[in-house]
Amino acid sequence: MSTPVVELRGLRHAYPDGHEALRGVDLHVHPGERVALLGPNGAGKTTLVLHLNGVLRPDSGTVTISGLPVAQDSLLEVRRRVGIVFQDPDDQLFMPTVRQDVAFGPRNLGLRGGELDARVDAALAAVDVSDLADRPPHHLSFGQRRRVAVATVLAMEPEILVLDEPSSNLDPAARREVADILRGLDVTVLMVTHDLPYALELCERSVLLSDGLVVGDGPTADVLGDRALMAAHRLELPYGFDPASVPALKRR
Ligand SMILES: Nc1ncnc2c1ncn2[C@@H]1O[C@H](COP(=O)(O)OP(=O)(O)OP(=O)(O)O)[C@@H](O)[C@H]1O
Repeated sequence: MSTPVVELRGLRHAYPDGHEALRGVDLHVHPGERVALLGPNGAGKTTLVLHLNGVLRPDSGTVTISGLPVAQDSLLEVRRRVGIVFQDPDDQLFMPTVRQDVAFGPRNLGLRGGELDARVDAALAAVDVSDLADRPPHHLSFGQRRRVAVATVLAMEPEILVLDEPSSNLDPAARREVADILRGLDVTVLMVTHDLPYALELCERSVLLSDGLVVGDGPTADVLGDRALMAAHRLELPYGFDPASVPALKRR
């Protein structure tokens, strides 16, 4: 089998106040998978994500990205491989124009001239914002800024796109547009979300984290359809929503 893009083994992390947010997490994400990371508030999802690019370091256990152990001397390469799109696009956009924001990362990698332009154009096109290239990001709608934030990460050609609540604060049309874009990308995805229908629409697999441990892992429809598991970990589907009513996603 191919090398996992993400390989977590026995990952434990306690914050300085002693709270153990991750208590021995094992997780593999394989190339081409789209995986939803679900769990109630405080489950440890953000803590897990922050280990993927080395912002947090394990107390014990290992984090490996496409075969490369996350360590002090691998951080630059790890951060190129792991593209994180934060919940608030304004955490990611700070240049005078969209094009400059999307060029920022690849320019830091040393790209220049036609190669840089091609990288930026491809990232803008992938999220359908080419027409916004010369606009200041702060003049854009929230939905447009979220797409530009995705473009800034795609421009790094990451091996995995990690999305923190990609559907939050979007109106129904923007929510659908972002889903269409994500479905069309040819990249491995790990998506943290409380939006369970969105997980079902986009991710063939879901991992359920609760109190610092993986307590469920399987096809999203099965995880969401397991009423006892859902209830035990304070996850609730929207009223009347039936996971079985959504056609199963095929693995790419
Ligand atoms: N800087 C910190 N210091 C101490 N405890 C923290 C810190 N950050 C998070 N925690 C605790 O670690 C646990 C996991 O938090 P984390 O933010 O990873 O959960 P989460 O699953 O992302 O939650 P949410 O869905 O609410 O965003 C929680 O109990 C939280 O209170």
